[in-house]
Amino acid sequence: MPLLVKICGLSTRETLDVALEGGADMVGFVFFPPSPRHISLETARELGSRAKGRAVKVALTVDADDAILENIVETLRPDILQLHGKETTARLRDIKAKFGLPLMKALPVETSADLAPLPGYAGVADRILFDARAPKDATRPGGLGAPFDWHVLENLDLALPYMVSGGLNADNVTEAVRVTRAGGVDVSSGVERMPGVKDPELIRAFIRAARAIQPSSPLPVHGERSTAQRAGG
Ligand SMILES: O=C(O)c1ccccc1N[C@@H]1O[C@H](COP(=O)(O)O)[C@@H](O)[C@H]1O
Repeated sequence: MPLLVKICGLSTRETLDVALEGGADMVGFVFFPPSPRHISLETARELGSRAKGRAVKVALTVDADDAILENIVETLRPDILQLHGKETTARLRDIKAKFGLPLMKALPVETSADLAPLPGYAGVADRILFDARAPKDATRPGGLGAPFDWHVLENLDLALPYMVSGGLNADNVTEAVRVTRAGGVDVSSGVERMPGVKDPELIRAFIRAARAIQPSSPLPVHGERSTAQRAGG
């Protein structure tokens, strides 16, 4: 299976179309008011119907309660929920039972100690997103355009699909995948001309760069690409 490419923080029809036409596998929509990429439910309804069936629709939330999630699910009709806050494994179970959608749990990474919660999340999440740990005084837990030390994931053995994010762009995505052996990549700031303002050319360049990535050697054990690679001998 090829590398999954997610373009996150889309908020206009025009840039959503660029991502879809460029071949993004996943398109992300941010529901977090302090973010410059936050969208209203009205916009979510419009962009959600535009993306339907063309890419996996991802709703990004941060410690959202059930009422907020209900509104998002009703308007965007997401295919997967990205939980980017401090949601516990118990909360993930709750959300799964209530909304019946696949869950992608974002895990903030700075050092290898940050991987300690993985076994718990692996029992309930469908996918893990490794993102750079935000500074303590940050106004949001992600979308800051800062990478983490990818070598923290170098020897990861995870029985779940995982993606990498945090400060990715067309110039560094190849190296990020080489080091982490992630099955997918996620970008927001790296395809923007300023926070919250997506740049069509940068979106196209990122997707092109990600599509050009050759499978790494040695073969990954657990990214989305591993099954196909093993099947292909
Ligand atoms: O994009 C945001 O504003 C945001 C807000 C709150 C939580 C996460 C957010 N973004 C996600 O963070 C990662 C990395 O983004 P970047 O490429 O470093 O800007 C990605 O998953 C974004 O979707």
